[in-house]
Amino acid sequence: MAQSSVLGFPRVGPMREVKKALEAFWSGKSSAEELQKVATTERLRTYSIMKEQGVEIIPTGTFSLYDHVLDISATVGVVPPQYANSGLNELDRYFAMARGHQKNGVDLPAQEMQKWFDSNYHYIVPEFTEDSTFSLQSTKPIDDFVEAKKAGYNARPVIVGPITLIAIGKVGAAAKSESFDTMTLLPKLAAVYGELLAKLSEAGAEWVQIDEPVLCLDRAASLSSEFKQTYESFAKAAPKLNILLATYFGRLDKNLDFVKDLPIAGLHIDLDRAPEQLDAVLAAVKDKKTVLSLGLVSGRNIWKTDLTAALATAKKAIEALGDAKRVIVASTSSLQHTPITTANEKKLPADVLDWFSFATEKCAEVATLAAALRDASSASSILEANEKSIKARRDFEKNSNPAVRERLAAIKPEDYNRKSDFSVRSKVQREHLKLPLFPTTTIGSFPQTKEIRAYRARFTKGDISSEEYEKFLEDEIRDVVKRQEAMGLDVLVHGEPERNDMVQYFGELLEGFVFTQNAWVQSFGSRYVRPPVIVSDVSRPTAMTVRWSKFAQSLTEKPMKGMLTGPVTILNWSFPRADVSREIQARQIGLALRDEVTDLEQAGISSIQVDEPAIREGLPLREEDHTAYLKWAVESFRLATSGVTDACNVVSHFCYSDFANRQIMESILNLDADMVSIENSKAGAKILRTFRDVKYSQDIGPGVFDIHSPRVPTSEEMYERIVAFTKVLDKSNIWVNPDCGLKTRTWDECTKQCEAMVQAAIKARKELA
Ligand code: MET
Ligand SMILES: [Zn+2]
Repeated sequence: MAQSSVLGFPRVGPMREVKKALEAFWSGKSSAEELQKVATTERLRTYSIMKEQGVEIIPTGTFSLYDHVLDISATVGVVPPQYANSGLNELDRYFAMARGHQKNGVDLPAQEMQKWFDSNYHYIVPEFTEDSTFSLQSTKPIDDFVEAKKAGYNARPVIVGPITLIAIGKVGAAAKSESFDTMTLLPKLAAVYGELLAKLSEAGAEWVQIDEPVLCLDRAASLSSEFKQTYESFAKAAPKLNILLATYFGRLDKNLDFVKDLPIAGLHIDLDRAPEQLDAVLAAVKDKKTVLSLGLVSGRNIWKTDLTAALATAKKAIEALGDAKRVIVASTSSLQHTPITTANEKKLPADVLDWFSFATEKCAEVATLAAALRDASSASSILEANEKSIKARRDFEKNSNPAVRERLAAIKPEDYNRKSDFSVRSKVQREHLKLPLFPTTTIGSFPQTKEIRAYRARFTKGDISSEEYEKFLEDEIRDVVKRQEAMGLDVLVHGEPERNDMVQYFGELLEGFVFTQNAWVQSFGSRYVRPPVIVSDVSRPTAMTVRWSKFAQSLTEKPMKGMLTGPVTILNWSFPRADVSREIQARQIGLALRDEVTDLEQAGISSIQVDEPAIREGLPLREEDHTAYLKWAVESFRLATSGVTDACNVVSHFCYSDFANRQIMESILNLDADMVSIENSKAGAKILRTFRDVKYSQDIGPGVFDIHSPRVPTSEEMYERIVAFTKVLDKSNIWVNPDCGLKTRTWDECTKQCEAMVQAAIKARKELA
């Protein structure tokens, strides 16, 4: 009989209990014991939710106090010496690695964070050096398993595999050589994993799920012998333990050629992201005994699964393998990327809520699939209801906004292009904006003070009228403009006081989005976000920012920069629709923004910034898919920005990511913006050299100070940065600005920072002209 399973569950607790307990512990308001007590309660609660929904195989070890990658690093001893030798206890050391530690003379920075594949979840980057040694340093995976087993669950421990762990790691600062091949450490690391697997087996585990999502990357193609040796060593270390090798977020492709011959008892594949791989996988495992775990219920979206279609896929697999016992129906990945339950959503219209399925409901879907495979009639009423919901959703989508689709279909090639080339535009703009050499500007936001947040909260609650709120915002903008004039900046911003968040703000004003009350998903540690959900065609009913930009411009002679979030970033930081491609959604948002951009210009705004910090992270996992993505990403931006005259200075901004990649650089060039600002203060000249290599000729503002730090660099320090820029770039193209927006700084900090920055630019104008 086919069994049901999920690969992991959200950790935060239905009402964010774990987040609250963590923050109380970190601020010294509660003890480690109190924290562990909440953790135990919530961990056990996840098991009981899964079981109650009917899931048969319960994952353990996916609950984490901060990050599951850090958990396995701490378990097998991937701990850099400064933490290992800190004298801190296990828990404090763990949090020191996650978020730094400054207490009682111990001063440790946090380890680096990175995005977990193409998700918005950040993991703590494991660090390796030539001298790395490993050993079992924690019993967490075993403890979690034993705890669940004792509580009566059919538990399956989950760990991130060693090859993925090394592949997503980096060379530590203490390494002798920066180019050290960390994969050479694999045999040593695998030996410790072997010990761990033996212990799990001894503790009574029959199966273990080892996550190796690296198998869905191109990189794994060169790791076949590493996989072979590692998994053979596991079979020796724990001969009785059945290994389910889990892959997700993409397709195995050619990697299947070696994966099929590994000594594993089961293979999990993602059939939502890569349904096309089923036939090849079935053919590859057919004549073996391998159990196939079918990822049918998406762990990455919030939509109900089309159970009828999923059921047909599962039946096909059973038929091909000839034995239902060889099939598990499962979520595609851990459900940690979805919110906990739709039951906490009280404000969404019933018909909209009926489209959704969060982690708890996805557990029930998996269980329904298994039940229906056993006995079709037992699940028939649930299947019928599901069919109805799916149909209602489809009908809604089909009819949602024909005008948007017609407009999209009618786009002409010239709609992507500015009227003239940059060389022509830039002259017009320099004169129009009266810009000096090395113009100074900021990225958009100024401090989001307690007062601003308090006013917004009162307005949202209905405690103050919109007149009162708007008056407050106007006063705020007046203040921000005055301060910038005093700082001596050349191109001003209005400061974004009206925005709760750079995506949510626009989502709330655009048609086609809905917002939840409690659909939190983990970004990292105790940080959770509530992404907007795109439910239908996107359009702009009325102007969104014109009122504020126009008001701000009326207060100053200096140019006021309009400020928008770009189509790709809005898309990437939302839950997208599943019925149409991301491409179509990005283009629709691009069109909606196009109207805003032209309205801004007509209202007298001659510089307009369209932020695209998330363009890099939307990059598909496989290189062969990059070109197509970058094409529509770039075109969506161009759709948004090319409706203006030559005199309008179109700006974009990038941060958060590694841009030293030629293809990304070329795409940034293809945006055909007049100026781009990029996060750079920690990056040195490497990024800039890549800009030069792709013959970037538009204006560019590499950040001269780090906005995450309260530290005020001297103007001399920033001047030296500008000097370094001029060695790589043409000075007439260089702008002077911070790395990103200043919303997390205090006024005192950012005033000093901006003043020093302006001094640096003034000196550069004198010395480098
Ligand atoms: C993450 S990019 C942020 C850009 C935005 N305009 C700001 O200044 O906050
Ligand atoms: Zn930024």
